[in-house]
Amino acid sequence: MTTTKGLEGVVATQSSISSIIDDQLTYVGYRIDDLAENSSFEEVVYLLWNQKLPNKSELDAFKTELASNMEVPDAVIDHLRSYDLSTVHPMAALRSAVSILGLYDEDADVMEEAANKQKALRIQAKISTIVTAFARIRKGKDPVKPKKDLGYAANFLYMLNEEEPKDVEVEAINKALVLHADHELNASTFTARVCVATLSDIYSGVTAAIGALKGPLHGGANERVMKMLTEIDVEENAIPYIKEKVANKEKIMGMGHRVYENGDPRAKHLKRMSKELTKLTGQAKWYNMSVKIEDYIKEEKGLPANVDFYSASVYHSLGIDHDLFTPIFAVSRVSGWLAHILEQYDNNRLIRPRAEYVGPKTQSYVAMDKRA
Ligand SMILES: CC(=O)SCCNC(=O)CCNC(=O)[C@H](O)C(C)(C)COP(=O)(O)OP(=O)(O)OC[C@H]1O[C@@H](n2cnc3c(N)ncnc32)[C@H](O)[C@@H]1OP(=O)(O)O
Ligand SMILES: O=C([O-])CC(=O)C(=O)O
Repeated sequence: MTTTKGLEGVVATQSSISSIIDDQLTYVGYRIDDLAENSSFEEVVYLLWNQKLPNKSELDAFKTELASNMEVPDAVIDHLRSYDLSTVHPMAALRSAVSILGLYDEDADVMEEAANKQKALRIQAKISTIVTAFARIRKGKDPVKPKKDLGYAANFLYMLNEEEPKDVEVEAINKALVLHADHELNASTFTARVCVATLSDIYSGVTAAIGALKGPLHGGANERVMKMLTEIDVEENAIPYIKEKVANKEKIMGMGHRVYENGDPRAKHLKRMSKELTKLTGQAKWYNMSVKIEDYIKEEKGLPANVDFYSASVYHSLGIDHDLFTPIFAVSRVSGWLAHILEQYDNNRLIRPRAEYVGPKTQSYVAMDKRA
């Protein structure tokens, strides 16, 4: 038996959803650069789930369906209210809420394809309502009901702030959602596939995936990037701070990637947005500091920025609480998880690798009264 730590380089499945080839990311063959510049998030979700770009009437119908499924059962909101709002992290709240959502879906365990597609739509529609409701409840505010005439990105901001967002804000969130939607067999997507490959239900798959995304080596890195920038605070401190981290062999959040060797193609879009938005809000220091860190780590360690790095200063510029950064990632990535879950069901086989045993060799059982 040979083992590959962290399954690096192991090809674990075939998929038609997204690909990373020669550092280029595509969704169903469409380049991420084209999608980021031209697509609405709803268009991308349709693409991931149907393997084709929608025409105008297909997209309109899909948007209407999503918008009309955004409200969540009162019982889920009541659950959010019941948490210890001073300590619960929004990712933990989201993980629990999606699981609870499944309790109120009478089709949760119906495994037919049509039922699973309907559930996918419901989960995608409701996830941003849950995130924004939690964000408001913990500030002592009431959740805001979604507006049917707003698109997905605009609705997210509207439900968060109870005011119609500016175009520039909607464009930024839309682009961020497009860029985070899917990424081949990343850790959370793999988690979702492993879970549903036992023929468990779709809510279990998404709940498991949220748990995997929460970790700082994956989606949780974006919140930590902002923590780092906040600790640095002034541009002049950036390099001394990073030098010390590197000397202590600490990881720099938002840098490095398991698959990309020459850089994450999503990072440049977020970098551009970060530059524009931090300038617009008079807070260019966050962008300037980030560039210094990026350049230093590239030079010193040969590591490029990943998608989490510049998303931090983008979301901060939009006035979003730092612990909501990873939930926003989940609001987008759930589209990819759901696409992969449907693909897994479509051609399923249990995912069950082996472990190379390196523990003690066969031992003689020792009776309790003879043990040291
Ligand atoms: C959406 C996403 O999930 S993107 C990734 C988000 N995560 C982060 O930004 C966290 C910081 N980055 C990392 O921890 C890593 O680069 C990962 C987890 C993304 C990829 O990790 P792996 O491919 O497993 O690389 P691994 O962690 O084994 O690191 C290999 C070497 O590079 C170093 N390294 C990797 N990333 C970093 C980093 N961000 N800062 C400093 N050193 C790093 C490691 O210390 C290690 O050095 P060593 O060989 O001297 O011990
Ligand atoms: O693919 C990965 O390992 C992590 C990542 O960038 C993502 O999930 O977007």
